[in-house]
Amino acid sequence: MNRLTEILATKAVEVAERRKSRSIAALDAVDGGAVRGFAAALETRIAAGGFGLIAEIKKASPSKGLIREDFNPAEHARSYQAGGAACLSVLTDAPYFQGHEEYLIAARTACSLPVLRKDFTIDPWQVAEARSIGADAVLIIVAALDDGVMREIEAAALERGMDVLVEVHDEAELERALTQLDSRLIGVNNRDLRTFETDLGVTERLAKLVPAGTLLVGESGIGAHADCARLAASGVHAFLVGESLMRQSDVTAATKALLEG
Ligand SMILES: O=C(O)c1ccccc1NCC(=O)[C@H](O)[C@H](O)COP(=O)(O)O
Repeated sequence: MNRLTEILATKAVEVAERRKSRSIAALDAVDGGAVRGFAAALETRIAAGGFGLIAEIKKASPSKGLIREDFNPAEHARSYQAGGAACLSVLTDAPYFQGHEEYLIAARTACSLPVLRKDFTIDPWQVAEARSIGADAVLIIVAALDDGVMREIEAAALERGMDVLVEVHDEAELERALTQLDSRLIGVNNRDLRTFETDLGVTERLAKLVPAGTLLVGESGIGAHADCARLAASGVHAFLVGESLMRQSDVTAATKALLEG
């Protein structure tokens, strides 16, 4: 079993358990606050001539173990905003990333940025849950889902006014994203979720294939301004960055340096 398959199997058990205690109607009755435009925040930065940064709050990962010992999501959110991030991504998966829903709530409350719930979305029920904790966007990992479930998850997000970041890793997944889904916010994950190897060349390769009107996000393995400049040469001006920023002592300065050089 590869790691993604293992993570998805664990998630299926977790979601089945969580669904028992709260219905979609009960989740929809919770006030998650007004939705903050996620894709719009990226577009605004890019239209102004900058990079659109989704800065990730990530305590640990399957590939790297514990990344940040003195972990404080609210402080990180404030530092990312001060450093110029357009959006946040917050890992909520507990078994593999030591994440928690409370981290998303704390981060979003501490700033005015739109927030992606970074988790393995396998069921539309999770979209209602994500909105109930304030999330403005959810993730669809194309490799993890069949076409029908992918469309149901997207519909659940759009009907709640949320954005969807559609994540792909190869040409076939990109084709599925473009033909099956309406969202044109597409993340190219440079990390192969089966092996955890990262290669910025994946974004460069797929960037050549996207139609006009697609907002492409380069994801994973981005560590410096030079990486952003490299991907910008392929027309990619939005980035999702976690580990390299999470390891910094001065997060605001590191975020500025990543964006401005
Ligand atoms: O980060 C991992 O090890 C990982 C393993 C398995 C599935 C997903 C994983 N990461 C999720 C992400 O996509 C990244 O957190 C995100 O793109 C940021 O990447 P990085 O800047 O390399 O931390």
